[in-house]
Amino acid sequence: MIPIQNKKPFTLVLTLDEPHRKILLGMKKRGFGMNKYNGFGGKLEPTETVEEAAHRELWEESTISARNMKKVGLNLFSFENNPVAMEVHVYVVTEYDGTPTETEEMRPEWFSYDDIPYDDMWTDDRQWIPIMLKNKKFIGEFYFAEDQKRIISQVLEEVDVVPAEFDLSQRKL
Ligand SMILES: CNc1ncnc2c1ncn2[C@@H]1O[C@H](COP(=O)(O)OP(=O)(O)OP(=O)(O)O)[C@@H](O)[C@H]1O
Repeated sequence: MIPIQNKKPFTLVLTLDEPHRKILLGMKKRGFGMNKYNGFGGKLEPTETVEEAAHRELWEESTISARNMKKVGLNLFSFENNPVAMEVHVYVVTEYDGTPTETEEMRPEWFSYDDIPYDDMWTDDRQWIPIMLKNKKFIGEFYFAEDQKRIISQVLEEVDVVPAEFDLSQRKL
């Protein structure tokens, strides 16, 4: 069993233009995951819920305001030689107010579902984004090498209901 002592929650929001089969991603300009495309998200503030954090991060990083938000997945990311895992709560937004605009942290860009820039994204993304685009829900566990690129082992399952949080005692890796 991979040694994980604790986990820290994060949010990740994928905004979809379903009629045109397009997904909004952002090029991360600084910090963790810099120079990768990703959804919009981040850490929680001390008093907010996961969903509140998802709304706030989407707004702060892309300047759009979600009108709906659906929880679609939960990923547990762990890294070699790091006992604290990242618990990423994944949401889909299909209606919003405002126009995606570049911010200090992210440069937003729309991509066709058929042209997602997986080579410039986290290596786990190409596994679960296709499930999400089929309107399915999922739970994933990904164990990364220290280089933060190679996935040493993983489990990814489609589920009917996404749990509120990842129960570390139920890990499969
Ligand atoms: C390992 N494989 C991964 N695959 C896909 N997405 C991943 C990820 N690992 C982290 N993420 C996401 O990357 C963002 C980091 O957020 P991060 O910049 O650290 O947070 P926040 O904006 O609060 O930071 P500041 O301290 O304000 O810079 C956050 O959305 C988180 O869900």
